Amino acid sequence: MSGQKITIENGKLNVPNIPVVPFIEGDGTGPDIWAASQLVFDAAVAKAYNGERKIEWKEVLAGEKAFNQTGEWLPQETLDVFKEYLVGIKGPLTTPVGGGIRSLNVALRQILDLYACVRPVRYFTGVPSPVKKPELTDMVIFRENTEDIYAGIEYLAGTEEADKVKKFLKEEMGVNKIRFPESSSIGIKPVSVEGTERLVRGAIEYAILHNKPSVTLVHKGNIMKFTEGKFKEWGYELAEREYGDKVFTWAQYDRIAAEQGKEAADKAQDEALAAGKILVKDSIADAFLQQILTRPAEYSVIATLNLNGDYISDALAAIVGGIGIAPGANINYVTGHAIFEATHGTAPKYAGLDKVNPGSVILSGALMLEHMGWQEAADLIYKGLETAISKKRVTYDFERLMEGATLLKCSEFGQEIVDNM
Ligand SMILES: NC(=O)C1=CN([C@@H]2O[C@H](COP(=O)(O)OP(=O)(O)OC[C@H]3O[C@@H](n4cnc5c(N)ncnc54)[C@H](OP(=O)(O)O)[C@@H]3O)[C@@H](O)[C@H]2O)C=CC1
Ligand SMILES: O=C(O)CCC(=O)C(=O)O
Ligand SMILES: [Mg+2]
Repeated sequence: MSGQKITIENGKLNVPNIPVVPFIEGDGTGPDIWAASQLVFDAAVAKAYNGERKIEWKEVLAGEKAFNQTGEWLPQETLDVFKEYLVGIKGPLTTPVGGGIRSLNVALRQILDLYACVRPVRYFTGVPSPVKKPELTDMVIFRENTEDIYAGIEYLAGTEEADKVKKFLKEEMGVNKIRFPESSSIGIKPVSVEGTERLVRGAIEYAILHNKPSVTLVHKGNIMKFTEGKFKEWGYELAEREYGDKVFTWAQYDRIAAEQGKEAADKAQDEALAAGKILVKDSIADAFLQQILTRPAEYSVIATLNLNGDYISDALAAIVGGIGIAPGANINYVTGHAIFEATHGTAPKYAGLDKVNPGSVILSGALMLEHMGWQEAADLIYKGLETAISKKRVTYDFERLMEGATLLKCSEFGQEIVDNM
């Protein structure tokens, strides 16, 4: 039998026994990682369902491979296939710094409107970590994926466009505090009510579904008041309006404290939490980045803007053992479109060496299998990975920090996971 499409009906995925799943191999270390990952996915699915289910992989092109074969970095056909087949997975794609093409990763998220970048951060026993108690870190980042300064609306210093924007700011908006107006590039930071609400909704839904104690809105709203500050406010408003019976917010706390005093607010919060409500709170981004090191147990689901989410993702990944095992998903919960991908990039200095840790893409694939409802296959991947780590048979990134470990290549680590399923 040949493969069929995954479809969505009333917000629920229909997954056939042989779904067609598009994949992008990726640039740099992408091909090494993909080879190891596909081996693991196929073995897990075959073992979990005794051959009754199978993924039919469909390669689509993006990045250097696409450019070399088609002259385009992100061919329309690739976008069409992701649109048609709903659920896909990708390796990392290179983005040059300072000039050249804009990020293909960001373009995919924007074009398919994959508004939630969901990156779970958990500790796997035995992974070498720079902190004393990495097991206290158990968070899921919901990073807004389509807005913010990350949208790439920028004008280069010295161009007519930049001069035009600066002229407008100066003459029509009365802006007089650009320090070096002649030589400034300008970037624009759009943050909307809709963009904020759908992201925060996704985070709260996740917290409800997975019994999480809190959702923290992370922002720099003291400085960027109408963008990051409004993200916080709109987030609280959405939480109270749509999930009033399921959450207690710090905005509520502040109102009660202002009207009835701090004691009453403490009591209201204690009662709400005792009744199983989710605490929706917020943290200013700089303080948050120190608290994930000093008080990680206080945070669970994190909802934040695009750039903050990018920084937080790598910082949290480091705490639980590094970017080699940091998975993620880009999801539109309304259309059902989803592309799973690692948090890390192409690690170009290791390209073609069969060296890096394929764990991030492998765990991204496990998230994809969970998303498809194939939990048994995902669980086999977790088991294989955990056992490989407990045997200290790992790639260079872990091996260099572990005592008595055996160094495996990227491909060997994939096989090790399969052998331990
Ligand atoms: N979603 C995407 O496709 C992303 C793409 N990128 C792009 O990737 C390119 C390279 O970016 P860069 O900033 O160097 O970040 P990378 O994440 O590619 O690499 C930074 C460092 O992280 C470690 N690392 C990365 N991947 C792995 C892995 N699989 N296993 C073990 N360690 C790993 C390595 O550390 P060490 O040196 O200590 O061994 C590496 O030098 C850029 O063009 C960037 O734009 C970046 C992020 C996401
Ligand atoms: O698109 C890129 O090149 C980088 C993106 C990135 O770092 C991320 O999404 O985490
Ligand atoms: Mg990043």
